[in-house]
Amino acid sequence: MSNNIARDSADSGRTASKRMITYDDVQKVYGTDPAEESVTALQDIDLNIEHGEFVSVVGPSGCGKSTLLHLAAGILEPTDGSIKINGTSVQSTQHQRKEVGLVFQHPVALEWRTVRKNIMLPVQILKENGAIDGDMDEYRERADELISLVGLKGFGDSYPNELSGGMQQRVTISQALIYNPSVLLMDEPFGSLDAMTKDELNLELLRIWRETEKTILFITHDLDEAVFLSDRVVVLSPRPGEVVDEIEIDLERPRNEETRATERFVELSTKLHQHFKSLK
Ligand SMILES: Nc1ncnc2c1ncn2[C@@H]1O[C@H](COP(=O)(O)OP(=O)(O)OP(=O)(O)O)[C@@H](O)[C@H]1O
Repeated sequence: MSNNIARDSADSGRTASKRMITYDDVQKVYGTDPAEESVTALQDIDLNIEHGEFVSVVGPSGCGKSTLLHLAAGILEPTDGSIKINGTSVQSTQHQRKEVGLVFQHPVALEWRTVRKNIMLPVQILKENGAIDGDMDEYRERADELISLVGLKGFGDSYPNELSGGMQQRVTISQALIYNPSVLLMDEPFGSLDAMTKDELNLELLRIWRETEKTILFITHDLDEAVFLSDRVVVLSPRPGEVVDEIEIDLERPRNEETRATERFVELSTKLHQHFKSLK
């Protein structure tokens, strides 16, 4: 690829091992006001995610997975400890919001804007907040590259209601990539899709990850999805969430439809399912 996306990837180089996301002794308590009942969502979280790594987080419902992700996004503040992205504390004024792209379960496309204009939306918001400067034409060009990258060629002028759920989620992924963040934080991005669309988008996400060399922190309830996608699966305990296991996923890459049928996939998936059962 001779476009900006490929150039950005070539510059970043996955081989150089570098900490991209660091949780250092993090605790998160909701309701710290003495008048409220407090909930300790997370405690003693020490976790390092390397540059270019794909890490999934799984754990029982309510164990603090989304909280973990929202802390890295800077949407929530830790009660204790610190979270760094690329060496800079997420709470500090030096932290650049554009380092991080967010993808949630439900598409966030505005129905009155075309696909292209929806992809440009985060740039417009960050520009108005003064968080980015520079040439909007560069981003328009990038929006067109992303439309191709995520498989939406020919749909740039379509409106969200003309797209399937899976296609809308492709728009959301493009929105998250528009300002070329180093990190993608994804909270159950395919959780509301049917099984076939989910499998298809899993493959697409792996291709996009390979081509753009982002660091991905991925939350899911689906243990097989976690095994299929990840370099490493982090298991949280029931609330208060603590890291109780980290499973290296040594399946060959690139992964494809056949990967799920391999002996190693079945072994890893069984191990994770058994581990999960023992948590309850
Ligand atoms: N704003 C809040 N105020 C009080 N408690 C909260 C708040 N947000 C989350 N919690 C509680 O913190 C705990 C962790 O929530 P979180 O959403 O991070 O878990 P989760 O693992 O993502 O859940 P799920 O798997 O059901 O999506 C839960 O018990 C939840 O009820």
